[in-house]
Amino acid sequence: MENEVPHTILFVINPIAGDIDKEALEEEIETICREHNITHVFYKTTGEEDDAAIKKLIAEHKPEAVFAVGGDGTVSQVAALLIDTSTPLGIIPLGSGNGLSKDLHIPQDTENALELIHRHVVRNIDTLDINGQPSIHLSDLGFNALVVKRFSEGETRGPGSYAWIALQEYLSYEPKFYTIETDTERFEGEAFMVTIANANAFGSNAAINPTGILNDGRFEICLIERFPKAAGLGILYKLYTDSIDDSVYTRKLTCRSAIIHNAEHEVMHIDGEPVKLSDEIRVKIKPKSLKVILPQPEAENE
Ligand SMILES: Nc1ncnc2c1ncn2[C@@H]1O[C@H](COP(=O)(O)OP(=O)(O)OP(=O)(O)O)[C@@H](O)[C@H]1O
Repeated sequence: MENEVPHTILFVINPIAGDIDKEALEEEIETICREHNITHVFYKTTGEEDDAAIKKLIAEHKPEAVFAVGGDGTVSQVAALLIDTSTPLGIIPLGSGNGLSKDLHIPQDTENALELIHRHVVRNIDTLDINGQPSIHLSDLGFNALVVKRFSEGETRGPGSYAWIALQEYLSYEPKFYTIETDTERFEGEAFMVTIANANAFGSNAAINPTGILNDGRFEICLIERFPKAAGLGILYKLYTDSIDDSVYTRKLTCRSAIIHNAEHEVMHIDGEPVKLSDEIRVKIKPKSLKVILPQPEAENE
């Protein structure tokens, strides 16, 4: 069934995300809101102290939905402010990766995504608490986290430079030692990459957790264990064909809580943002703690 159209929507727009004309986009949003009697509030991120400004606007205008208009960074930032509230998160994807929006089956085409403003359903998804920080999508320790860190320190953006950094790091990367205790099992050993997965695929479309479900009250710790360098291409192929679980070098721990002992102080990112945490990483699921705006299922679309 279709959800009611919100009366007031806050749009958090990242002016530097994506390569489309933001003025034209704002006009389109205004037109849609006018047609559907929606009061709209725009906030343009600055990259500095945006959280406080967004919180203030939410308190002031009490929007019935907040749309993140930007890439993964903007989406995570807005999502973190809406966890454990009754206000749903909408996404108009503009970035280069847009991982969470793809896992939520949100149209990647702006015109179609804008339709969500007035035609959508609201659903609850799980989020994760990682040492007190929220994670909605995918967080890693190990190889990918190192690439994310180098990428975020670099000047250039886009999938090409990410792939180039990945290739350079791959040649010299050595797996690290981890001890992982979940509410159901224990792992001790070396891993090339440890992904704490609430969702399925990175923005690059590499599906590290193809069978993960965003509202099942569980998360997965996906391990790629030590493998011969020559097996790298095969693993990459499996990541891009939804078949990584078939690899002999992977292992998956499904759980509700976990403690990861990061004895070698390996780098980490949460939803694409490099972070420094203590060497004891405590993860727990927060079932159905975030409301999200999604396209109506096919059968419900006239
Ligand atoms: N006005 C601004 N000027 C400079 N940086 C900004 C501004 N607003 C937000 N940012 C920065 O933009 C980053 C988030 O970008 P976002 O993820 O939305 O887009 P993207 O990088 O193009 O997308 P993706 O992550 O999908 O590649 C954050 O680091 C944030 O601090």
